[in-house]
Amino acid sequence: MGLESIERSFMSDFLAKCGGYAVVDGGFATELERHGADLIDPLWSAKCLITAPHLVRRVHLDYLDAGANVIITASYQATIQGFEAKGLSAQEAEALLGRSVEIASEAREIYYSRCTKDSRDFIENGGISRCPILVAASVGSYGAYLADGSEYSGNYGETVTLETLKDFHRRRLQILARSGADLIAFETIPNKIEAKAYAELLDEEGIHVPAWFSFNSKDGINVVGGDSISECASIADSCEQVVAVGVNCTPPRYIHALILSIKKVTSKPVVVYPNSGETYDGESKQWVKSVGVAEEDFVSYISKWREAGASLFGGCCRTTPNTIRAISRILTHKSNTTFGQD
Ligand code: MET
Ligand SMILES: [Zn+2]
Repeated sequence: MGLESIERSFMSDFLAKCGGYAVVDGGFATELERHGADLIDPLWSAKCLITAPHLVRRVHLDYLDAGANVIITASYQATIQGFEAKGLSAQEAEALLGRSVEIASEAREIYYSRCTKDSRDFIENGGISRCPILVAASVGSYGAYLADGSEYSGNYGETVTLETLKDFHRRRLQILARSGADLIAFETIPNKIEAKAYAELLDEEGIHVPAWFSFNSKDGINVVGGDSISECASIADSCEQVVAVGVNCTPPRYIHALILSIKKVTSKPVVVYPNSGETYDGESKQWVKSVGVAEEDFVSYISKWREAGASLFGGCCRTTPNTIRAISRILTHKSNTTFGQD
């Protein structure tokens, strides 16, 4: 069996064990904030790897309790360059990247041991194989490291080339690939050039950990930098390590059209984890509230996204464990009824 089919079967096996559809966690950083963490910092959520690792574990556990099958680590804005700018050594920075995966894995262990204790059924019905959980190591974009809002504009300027991006991401990717994570989640990819940089790095570094590529959009047609979602999804499609392609941190109202466009260029599973519909103001570093989507409305979209062909569903910034609980209920219910009859 070629590498591609092994990696394809990784995701189809996982989805099959989950009943056809998997639940991704919700906004991680914004949930840390809801618990009082101050993330106005160039490291954003990665700051808590230093200051509040217990809170990081707690938020992972809250999402597992809410029904998430995939939890995404706190490494989104954890970069060696960012840690070094805080005065840490390269070694300390690398250790913190590894720690982000360890903390998520610890949360999974705690969750599994609770399941085992709480339910004889859990063991009798096949235990962990019936309740699969993946730890996805997050890789945020170069724009996220810049912390100037450019992950939402995709505009890196003329001087940033494919090589700049590859150099920037290479070491972190090597470390996360060896961290024991089940999956690498390249998140909030704002443009085509960064997707290309990731695809080339995965090959050049001989990385065989499955990955997903998730883009962000503010119009339902293009990614935020202006490249079409189809072009971006095609890059993901041709990368053999990529086991799912999708969209995150994008308002729910754009998701349906984006799923349809992605489905036209790839047969890989589609992952969607929209934000609450609010907008991030990069200058004030705040979410602008008024245009948000109520939790019930967000969740009512799920059936439509599922009909459009998506397989993994979660939430991004400003969604909470309650959002994920509701998504999980809908999918469990539907896979036993209507969805199962397709
Ligand atoms: C700006 S999108 C952030 C995605 C990341 N997984 C988080 O929720 O913290
Ligand atoms: Zn987000």
